[in-house]
Amino acid sequence: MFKLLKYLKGPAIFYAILAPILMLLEVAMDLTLPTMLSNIVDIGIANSDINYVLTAGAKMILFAFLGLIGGVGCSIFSTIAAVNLGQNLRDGLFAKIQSLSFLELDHFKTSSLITRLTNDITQVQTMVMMGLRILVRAPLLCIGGLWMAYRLSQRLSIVFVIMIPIILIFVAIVMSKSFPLFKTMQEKIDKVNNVMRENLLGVRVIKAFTMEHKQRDRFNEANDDLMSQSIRAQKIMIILNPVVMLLVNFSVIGVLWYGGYLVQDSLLETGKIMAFINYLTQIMMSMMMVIMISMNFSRAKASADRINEVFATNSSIQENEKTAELTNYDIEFKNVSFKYHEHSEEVLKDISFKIKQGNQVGIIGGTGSGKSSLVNLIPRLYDVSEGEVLIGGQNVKTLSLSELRDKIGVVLQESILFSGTIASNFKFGYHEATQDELDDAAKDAQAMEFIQAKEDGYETVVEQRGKNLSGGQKQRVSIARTLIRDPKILILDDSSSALDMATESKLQRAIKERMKESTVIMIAQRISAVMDADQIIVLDQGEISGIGTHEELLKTNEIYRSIAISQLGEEAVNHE
Ligand SMILES: Nc1ncnc2c1ncn2[C@@H]1O[C@H](COP(=O)(O)OP(=O)(O)OP(=O)(O)O)[C@@H](O)[C@H]1O
Repeated sequence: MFKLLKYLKGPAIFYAILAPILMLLEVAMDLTLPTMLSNIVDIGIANSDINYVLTAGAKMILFAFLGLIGGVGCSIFSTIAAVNLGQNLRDGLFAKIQSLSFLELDHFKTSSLITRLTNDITQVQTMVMMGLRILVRAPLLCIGGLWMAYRLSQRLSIVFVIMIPIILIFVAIVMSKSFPLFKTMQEKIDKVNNVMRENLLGVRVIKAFTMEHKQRDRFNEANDDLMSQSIRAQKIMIILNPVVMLLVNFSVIGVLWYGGYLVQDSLLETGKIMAFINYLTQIMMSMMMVIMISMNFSRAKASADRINEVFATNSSIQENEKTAELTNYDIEFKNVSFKYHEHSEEVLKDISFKIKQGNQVGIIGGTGSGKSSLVNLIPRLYDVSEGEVLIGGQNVKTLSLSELRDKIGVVLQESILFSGTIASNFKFGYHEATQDELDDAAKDAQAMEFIQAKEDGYETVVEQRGKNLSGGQKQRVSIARTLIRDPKILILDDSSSALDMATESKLQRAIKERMKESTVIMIAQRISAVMDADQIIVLDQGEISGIGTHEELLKTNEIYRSIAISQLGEEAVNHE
């Protein structure tokens, strides 16, 4: 938790120091006022000295006003400091998440990262705000109050000797029971967020399958779980307040009863009893505040741990100092094996092949055969588990990551667009693109026709994740977004699957023409999409089953042949 305080930056550090100082002023005034009141009673009223009463009364008003300034100032500055901390934490965490590789992002799950960025940071922020006020106020008020009360009457202070241990034991029991419950509450919030996110993203599928009831039940289950956990934690907390209040009231009775005897014996004045009760209430209240803040602390600590966990995670894919200029874009896989997790099965096994710069290569294979996993290794979206991926003869791990990714354009299987316009999505990776470059990319990606058909053309609004565009339109915008950067290596991961055959073949021709100098790797389910490639790699359960041209593979590779027969028909295949 304290590690996160380094995110207090700039003037916020000054405010974080100023807030407790102002709180000191408020506490000092709060501690002085009861004694002044007791003096008014014991000196002013007892001696019928109206001047004393008026002067002391005026002083009390002034002190109360100073206390007010201290209190309000502390609230303002602690709020600014805490909000600033929250903002910096969000910035830092967001930047950290951006720096993580696919592997770590898979590990943390999106919904959990959202909870950490929002709810967890808010918990820490609230804790810091409370800490700057209450953590300063409560102990000072407690110790100061005890001291002032002791100075007023040592005899009456016996009440504290009896009551404080009783309260402390009671509070320790309550806290030890509720701390773990508050900790698990945060995990339950994660779960609710997870179900909520999955439901909101998959709302169309849910409606299409009329699964609303089932999903509502799932959400209710997670929500009820969170509620019962909260109730369990709060139930214990609920008894805390009335019991401590009861103990305070017993103490007040004790003070009045014992103080009464002392007054009778002229060992104490009446005003001092009043002041003593004031201090007693302040002490008990400050103890309550410490208890409440400790509860929040346990929750905030759980949140801080979750935030720190992300900060402590380093991307498994590290940026390297550039060793040499990339001038050649031949690709080579040398005995590459890959698994997603240390203990999971290999999804790619001993893969070796070469692709010459400027060649067009198709990758084909059954679903789950490892096609996407294989191409993801080229721009280091994941790192190989064994073997090497070389570009221009150099291991990709030794190249500058930004340069590597700058030179490789990947159109992922899932077309993810950003809210904005069609133009802003085209320019996502190349802000300086001119209108001519936009037009060229749109034409080559076969997107021009549908863009022109839209009333606002390039300025057509794209909603979050492109949900106001059709699957094929989204795919074409994603392709254009990559083409516009003219990458040296273009990877298309089954990214034209939603296009009709005629449009797909136009796209192929356009890409061939545009990317003459570049290497194009195209994953496809349809054989028609890869049959003209210079080389086709057939993957089967993570292994290379064959490499060659369409004609060669038809003769030599059984898997390829059977895919070709199932898609093109036996007659067409035999004819070739
Ligand atoms: N992020 C991931 N974490 C763990 N396992 C994964 C991950 N992505 C894919 N896999 C597993 O790796 C294997 C290969 O998946 P991959 O996506 O590379 O296949 P594919 O040939 O591209 O499939 P498809 O044609 O259906 O897209 C599958 O068994 C899949 O379950």
